[in-house]
Amino acid sequence: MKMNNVSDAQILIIDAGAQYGKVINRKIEELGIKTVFLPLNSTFETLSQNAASLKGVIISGGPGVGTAEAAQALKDTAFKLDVPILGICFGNQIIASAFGSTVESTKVREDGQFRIKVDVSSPLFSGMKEEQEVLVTHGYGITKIGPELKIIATSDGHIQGVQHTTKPIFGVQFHPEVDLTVHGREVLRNFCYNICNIAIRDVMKNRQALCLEDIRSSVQERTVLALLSGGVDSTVLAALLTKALGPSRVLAIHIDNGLMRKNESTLVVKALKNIGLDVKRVDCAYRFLNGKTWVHVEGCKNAQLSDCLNTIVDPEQKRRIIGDVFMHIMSELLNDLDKDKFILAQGTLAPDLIESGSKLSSAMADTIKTHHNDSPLAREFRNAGKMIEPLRTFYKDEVRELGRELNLPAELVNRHPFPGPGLAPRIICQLDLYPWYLENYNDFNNRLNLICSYHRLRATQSQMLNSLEAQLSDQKREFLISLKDHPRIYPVLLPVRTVGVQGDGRTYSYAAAFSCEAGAKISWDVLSHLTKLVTMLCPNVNRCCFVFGDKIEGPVRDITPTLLNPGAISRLREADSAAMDMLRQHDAMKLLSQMPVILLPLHFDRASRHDPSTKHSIVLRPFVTQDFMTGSAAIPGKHIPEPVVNDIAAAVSGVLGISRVMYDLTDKPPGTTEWE
Ligand SMILES: Nc1ncnc2c1ncn2[C@@H]1O[C@H](COP(=O)(O)OP(=O)(O)OP(=O)(O)O)[C@@H](O)[C@H]1O
Ligand SMILES: O=c1[nH]c(=O)c2[nH+]cn([C@@H]3O[C@H](COP(=O)(O)O)[C@@H](O)[C@H]3O)c2[nH]1
Ligand SMILES: NC(=O)CC[C@H](N)C(=O)O
Ligand SMILES: [Mg+2]
Repeated sequence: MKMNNVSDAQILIIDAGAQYGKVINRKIEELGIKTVFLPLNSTFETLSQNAASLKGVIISGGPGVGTAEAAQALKDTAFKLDVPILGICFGNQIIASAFGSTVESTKVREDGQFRIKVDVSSPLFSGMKEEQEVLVTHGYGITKIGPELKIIATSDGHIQGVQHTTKPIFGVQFHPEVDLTVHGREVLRNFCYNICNIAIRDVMKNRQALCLEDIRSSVQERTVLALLSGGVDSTVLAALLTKALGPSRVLAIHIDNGLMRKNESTLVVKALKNIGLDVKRVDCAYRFLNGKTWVHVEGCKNAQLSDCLNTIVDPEQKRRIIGDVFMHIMSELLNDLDKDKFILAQGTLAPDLIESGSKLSSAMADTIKTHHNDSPLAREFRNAGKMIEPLRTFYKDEVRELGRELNLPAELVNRHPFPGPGLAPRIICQLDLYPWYLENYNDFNNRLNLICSYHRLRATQSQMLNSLEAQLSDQKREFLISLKDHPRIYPVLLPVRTVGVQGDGRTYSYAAAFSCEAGAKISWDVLSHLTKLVTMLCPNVNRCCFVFGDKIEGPVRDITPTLLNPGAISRLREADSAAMDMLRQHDAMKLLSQMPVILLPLHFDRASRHDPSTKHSIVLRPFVTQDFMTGSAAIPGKHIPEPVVNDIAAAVSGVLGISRVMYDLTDKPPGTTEWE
């Protein structure tokens, strides 16, 4: 269990709406330093409370752009505090703008892990190596540096860090707070200890003790109705509640929402019984599939009742309905009991809240996806004081540490997470037979083709080639030319959209697919690098997959109409079960953090155009991460042996009704772990 050394010194984090704002908190507190977290638009009076202990300011990233206008607003607030400042991403842009630099849309966006060079003579990078592996996610950057600033970090064509020539003001375009910035902790440590001159005093605070205190004071004399999925978070929650209140005051409920994995609910209830938790199972698949929620329709003053879940295509509406149905069921259970004597509990974590755009996490963050535990109705319950969430400031790796400390069995603590809405965000729905094409689909597809065939086409003449050339650095060009030595890659834009997180904002864009001739000896490293380049050079693509089997030529036209009905759910359930069995057989579960299996409404290789499209395709999404805020696609041969991947693909393609199997190569960002 992590101990927090808390000294009097404080670092103020100014929140501009970053997905990782609270991760900055966490990383600074891990250095033993207290933090204050305030929104970007706070007044000088608010920011300067506790001025005596304020030693430094960090301005976070955010979905906005750090233009001169945005910087102007900070002149009378953050910049007046007279302590060292570190700007991250949006914060870096704002510092640059404040000192006369030009911040504008960059030629190519950058989302993911990149290699940069840092100036080790800057106190921010003191003691570090010149080459660093960092996470960036932005579409804007510094293109011309102001007179009072100097550049302290660069990458292929981008300014990655600046420092004021006389004042202790620094900016980094990358995110030192996340795990994908391998030595990010050292940057934050340098800032706090060397630049802000904070000395550590050891006052220990135990987070488990704080959690237990929090539970006892908010529950008081009541009994807790705890929502238990059997996942890591809710199991740790139940153990904490039992420790704080005693088993007689914890009533555990597991809901089978009809969207669980094969036999999941039965196995979960059994596993929880084994650790002494008596769980009541509530079966309500029908309620979920027919569930509705209130939605705002453009032009209507009052909210309207949505259609049923089993007719909805929009991922956010699907998620909100599921969240609301969870709450309706709990509300009915409460009404059956003496409701004043009970309170609800959920295992909500920090990422659930930030990704749902909860104001509890940030006043300014974008909603990436609504987690079911933060649906409109869940928020009502929370605001009315009818629900507690003792793990709301924890990240997954911290919850696991807490679970170990509570002596929970390793197989429970190390389980792969499974989202509350279950298989629903893994079934990409499509109402009709016709592919979903944006107006300029052909332009996008041609550009994708040009990128993959650049080595053959670069001698030709076209406007599209000129515009691509303008975006290519020497490194990128060299890589694209080197594709001539790889078996030919056939790219295609898939007619399906998927959710991503780019520059701290939500994207909902095309997925691209690469394929090769059957039996070709592909290089996963090359495909992974190509994925990075495609998501940089095609703003409308946030995800790339490799398709197993023979090459796919031309646009994908065959759509199998798909909704959240028992047919689609059971097809995915079978494919997921085949994939998981194979992972278990190879003892490869532990190599991955999670492996969502996704159902796409795409039928490839149809024998005859006169028969209807009936099949679906499957995407495997093996993923490695610590805290699930950022992470990497697991690369075959590097994170997971290639024969295991081939066996999983073969097992899944043997499931009835499956057309092709694909492998997602996208990091987070620009993709998310789940597809919707
Ligand atoms: N089927 C379910 N029945 C009852 N409660 C659920 C169910 N699914 C989710 N929940 C509640 O929603 C919370 C958030 O779900 P989430 O999937 O994020 O966490 P988890 O299932 O506890 O852990 P993991 O992330 O490991 O799957 C859970 O902690 C639990 O309180
Ligand atoms: O209970 C949940 N309700 C949700 O709505 C939800 N969405 C994502 N997840 C899980 O959270 C982690 C991060 O996922 P993303 O990168 O897709 O946001 C991964 O572990 C995801 O599986 C969810 N869990
Ligand atoms: N992560 C960030 O702070 C991104 C800043 C800004 N939204 C950009 O895309 O450049
Ligand atoms: Mg879960």
